Amino acid sequence: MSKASFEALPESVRALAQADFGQVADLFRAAGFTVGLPAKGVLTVKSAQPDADRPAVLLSVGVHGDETGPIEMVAHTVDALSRAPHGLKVDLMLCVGSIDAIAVGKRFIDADLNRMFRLDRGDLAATFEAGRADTLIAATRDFFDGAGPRRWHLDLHTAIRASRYPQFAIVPELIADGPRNALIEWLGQGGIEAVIMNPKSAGTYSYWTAEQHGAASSTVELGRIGTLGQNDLSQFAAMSAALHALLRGLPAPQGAAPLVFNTVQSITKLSDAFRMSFGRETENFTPLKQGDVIATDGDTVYTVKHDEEFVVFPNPDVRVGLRAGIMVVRT
Ligand SMILES: O=C(O)CCC(=O)N[C@@H](CCC(=O)O)C(=O)O
Ligand SMILES: [Zn+2]
Repeated sequence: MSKASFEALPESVRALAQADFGQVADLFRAAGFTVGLPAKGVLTVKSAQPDADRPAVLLSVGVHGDETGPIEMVAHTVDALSRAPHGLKVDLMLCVGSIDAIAVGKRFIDADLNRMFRLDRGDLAATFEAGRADTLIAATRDFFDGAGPRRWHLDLHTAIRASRYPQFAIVPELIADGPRNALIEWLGQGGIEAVIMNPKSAGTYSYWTAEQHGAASSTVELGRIGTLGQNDLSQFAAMSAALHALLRGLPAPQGAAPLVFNTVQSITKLSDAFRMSFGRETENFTPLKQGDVIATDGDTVYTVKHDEEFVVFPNPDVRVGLRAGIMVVRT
């Protein structure tokens, strides 16, 4: 994006995209909160009096640098909150994931940051994003270590391609029933139409916080990737209202319960011979029938096992060893 277009963005959007929390931090500090800037791109705002009943909410955006819609939406949410700071009823950690990738409008610089949240990174360990993940892991640990049991993490993304349900979410299965059901209900109130239950970590930030910190976590997909400043923010109205309510301790507006899908296959790219059986632009939640070939990879042939499976995140361009798609079924 040109310098002139960037300068034309609202100040709050420019600030968040550059991870400049100066003004917001000052406003919360002046209102008596304990404000921390533990790392570049990370802001924490906590009640001055520790309170185990107070929810701890981690809001992350820009984990992929070209997923700009949530950056715009959250910039407006946080800007409004910082101007009425006493309305904040949770301990908040705000995280801008891939600051350098946002600056150049790319998904990542070297390798996908959202595959680094795992103990064994293999050949990803030497990448630029591995260092960033270490920084975020440490800041996240410090935030949740002092928190009470009501822990949330919403990692806001956008999908690369169109989706039959434009707003959907991925929820780690290991979250306990009570908080998981509350999270899914809240996601519906935020306009999420479909929820995919995820049984296994792919090295994602949301799975990490659920597994390591007992958070009710979700990767939330809000439409498609777009250019900063050119996203249609009206598509985020329900999510924006739900976030407003969450951060202020208010009930979220009514919303329909999302459809729930189970993950039945994770398709891993094993080699450079990996070929998908359909085009790159195949929409998320496209149905395939039993026996259909999903992908081939040398001698490995991935086929549909159930009567019908829906493909999500088909991406043959990932590094060898990483997830190239998932197959889901309706519960
Ligand atoms: O559209 C795509 O192919 C990717 C969109 C995206 O970044 N999705 C997340 C999902 C993370 C999860 O499974 O919880 C990702 O792939 O990192
Ligand atoms: Zn993403």
